[in-house]
Amino acid sequence: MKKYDVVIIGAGPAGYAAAMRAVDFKKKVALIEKKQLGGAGIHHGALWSKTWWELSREAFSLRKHGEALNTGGVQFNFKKLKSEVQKAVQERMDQLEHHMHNINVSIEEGLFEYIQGNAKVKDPNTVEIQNFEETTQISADYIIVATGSRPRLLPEIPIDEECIFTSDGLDKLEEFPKSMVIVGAGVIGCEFATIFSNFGHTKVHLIDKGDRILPFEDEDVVKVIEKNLEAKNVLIHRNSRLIDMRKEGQMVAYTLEYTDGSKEVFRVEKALVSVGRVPRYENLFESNMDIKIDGRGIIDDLTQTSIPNIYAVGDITADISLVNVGELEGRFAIERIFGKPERPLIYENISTIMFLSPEVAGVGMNEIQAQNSGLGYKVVSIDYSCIPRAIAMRNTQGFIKIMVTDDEHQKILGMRVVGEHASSAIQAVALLISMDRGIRELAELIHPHPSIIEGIQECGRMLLGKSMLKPAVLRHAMVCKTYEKGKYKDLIVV
Ligand SMILES: Cc1cc2nc3c(=O)[nH]c(=O)nc-3n(C[C@H](O)[C@H](O)[C@H](O)COP(=O)(O)OP(=O)(O)OC[C@H]3O[C@@H](n4cnc5c(N)ncnc54)[C@H](O)[C@@H]3O)c2cc1C
Ligand SMILES: NC(=O)c1ccc[n+]([C@@H]2O[C@H](COP(=O)([O-])OP(=O)(O)OC[C@H]3O[C@@H](n4cnc5c(N)ncnc54)[C@H](O)[C@@H]3O)[C@@H](O)[C@H]2O)c1
Repeated sequence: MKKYDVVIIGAGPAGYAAAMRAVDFKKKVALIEKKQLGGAGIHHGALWSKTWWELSREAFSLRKHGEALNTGGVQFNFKKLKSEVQKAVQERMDQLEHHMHNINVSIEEGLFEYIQGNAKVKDPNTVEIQNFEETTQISADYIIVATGSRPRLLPEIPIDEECIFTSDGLDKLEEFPKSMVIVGAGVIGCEFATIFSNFGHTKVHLIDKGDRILPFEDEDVVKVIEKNLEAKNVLIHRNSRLIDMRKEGQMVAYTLEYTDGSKEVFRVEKALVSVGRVPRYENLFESNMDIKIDGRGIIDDLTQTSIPNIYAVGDITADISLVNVGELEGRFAIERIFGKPERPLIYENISTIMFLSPEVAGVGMNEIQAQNSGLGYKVVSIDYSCIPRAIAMRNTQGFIKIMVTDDEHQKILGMRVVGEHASSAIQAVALLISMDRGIRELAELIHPHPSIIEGIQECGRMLLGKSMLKPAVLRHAMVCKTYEKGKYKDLIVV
């Protein structure tokens, strides 16, 4: 039986990151993948959907500025767009493949092996791999499980990936549907509502079981996103519950029940169900193995599972499902096994972007989370209309909001940026949170001009009472208040 220092199951972002970190330690590593290299980081997931989003943004810009750019009435070709998305997916996969296959040539012979097949953990040191008719076993000192997640299904919805899709099947579409209902207005649902409505060929309907879209996000953020979706003709169903969905010939019929008890039936061409994701661990462990798992995933203590030489990283674990988190955990697990982690595994300063219209970037807590944790805090915000770069972009929709502790330290708790270039504006704050630094550093940093990040600096200055623009004058655009025990108090003195 072939023996490795570490065997990693699943070559998505978490598994790939772990494998590459093991190479740094000059360990003999096998990376096993049953389907496609890159997992949901590339296919039907992050890169794939972000390529669609980028294309849809350009399409929307052409529609919006049609008259000025002389591109009025432009039609978009689904097949050509889809082929561009496929090129992006292929490009990234080729790059990772090339990189992977040359590790042994460029670094050290025999260090790394990529094995195609379906893996099962037979005992704490043995993994069985099934590839077509062939079954082999390999052994390892350590095993890292990085098998990711898949879309959550609802038993009452007949998903067939032809008419009623999950994000895993959506690339089977051959044309823009004329109409589409999206069930689940979380991140995936709202990103696809943005994409389809940007192209303008699809009437999108959006339903969530919560009473608004993005139920986990702050109301002021959601308001901007809802306004833009509705401006692009998206129908957001409110105060309603999906009670039935079925195929009727070539159409999908769904029934909503409203809070007053009345019902209404809608017919659309296609449906997308995006009601969360579930960890993928079916058949992964021999039944006699005592691995602790709950509905949210494998239970781990800083990536180590209940079986000491087996680690779990990425979406398979019961925490945040993001590419950057999977990579962080994959690298951490290897450092923990073969060395000493360079820094503790903390999730407080994880940055995220939701690719909507406009984009929403965040780091740390939002107000819902701060309030749920019982904290009193100070919050400042500045509207994009006060930021010269936004004025130059001719798009001043959006705002920057920072929450800090309500004491003399004013420790940064979190931030949300809603608007163009939001993603590039949050990194400075993410860094400050991770360095446990406060708003003084933020207020003193010199930023390029004109840039969106100048708005963040202005928020820092506002907290110190020395902003360039005075909130007492620009009351419609600048906010400075405290929150405690369910109440806001305005801090702007006029
Ligand atoms: C539509 C969509 C958009 C997203 N957009 C973003 C985004 O913009 N930013 C972001 O940070 N995150 C995004 N995500 C989330 C992100 O894709 C995941 O968090 C990330 O891919 C998880 O990485 P992972 O390695 O844990 O799992 P995965 O990427 O799921 O990879 C797991 C791999 O393991 C393989 N595998 C499973 N079982 C076995 C087995 N028994 N044997 C061998 N191999 C096996 C699978 O085939 C798969 O390739 C998105 C997800 C979706 C679905
Ligand atoms: N930009 C990004 O970083 C990005 C993009 C896409 C996905 N992701 C990751 O993928 C994960 C999964 O995304 P997702 O959108 O599937 O999950 P989600 O948790 O973001 O949203 C699921 C939504 O479905 C709703 N819902 C649940 N059951 C329902 C029902 N029966 N009827 C109607 N609505 C229902 C929930 O209220 C929620 O709003 C995210 O949590 C995120 O970690 C990240």
